Amino acid sequence: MTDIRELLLSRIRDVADYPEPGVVFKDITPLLADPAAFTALTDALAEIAEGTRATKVVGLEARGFILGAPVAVRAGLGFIPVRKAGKLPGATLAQAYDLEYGSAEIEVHAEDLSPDDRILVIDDVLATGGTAEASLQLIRRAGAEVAGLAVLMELGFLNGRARLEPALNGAPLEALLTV
Ligand SMILES: O=P(O)(O)OC[C@H]1O[C@H](OP(=O)(O)OP(=O)(O)O)[C@H](O)[C@@H]1O
Ligand SMILES: Nc1ncnc2[nH]cnc12
Repeated sequence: MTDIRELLLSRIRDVADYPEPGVVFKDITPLLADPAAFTALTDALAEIAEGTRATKVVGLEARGFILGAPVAVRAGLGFIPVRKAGKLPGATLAQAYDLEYGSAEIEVHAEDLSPDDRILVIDDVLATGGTAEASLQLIRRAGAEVAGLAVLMELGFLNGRARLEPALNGAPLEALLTV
């Protein structure tokens, strides 16, 4: 394992039975509080963004905002928030989905995505893939191209990668860590 992966892994805390019994929650707040780790993470994701030739970064509320916004700045790209339903004031596209511990609906401002865009989606954790899948569906419905999906951590045992194959349609899924 490379040094950066060891550093990132060492700053993610496992919290048993949160937010419900049987879930091991991957808490990234220790990583965010460590400037060396947060910078290394931002740099690694920005390198992925440059490799995908993305024109914009989409961040998934809420932890995808924390990771995606500095990556967009570092890579010189625009940032688009995909929010939980009811939070965006303009005309939106919406998509319902299920995740490891519940269900929800996400939205994006329709005007933020155009057919000229190549979008890299950024989030902290890929679990069942429900959230990421909904975001990719939103991007395609808006007519934009999916450049890829990049996450800090993939929970391999939940098989999100396989679920996402159709929605990715050949675009890369990059996970800095897989557990
Ligand atoms: O692959 P899935 O099963 O869809 O789960 C992954 C999603 O779950 C978490 O978000 P959550 O909805 O808990 O929101 P938060 O970032 O606001 O805490 C995480 O940040 C991902 O977005
Ligand atoms: N186990 C987990 N830890 C952190 N975020 C998550 N999102 C979905 N499952 C999660």
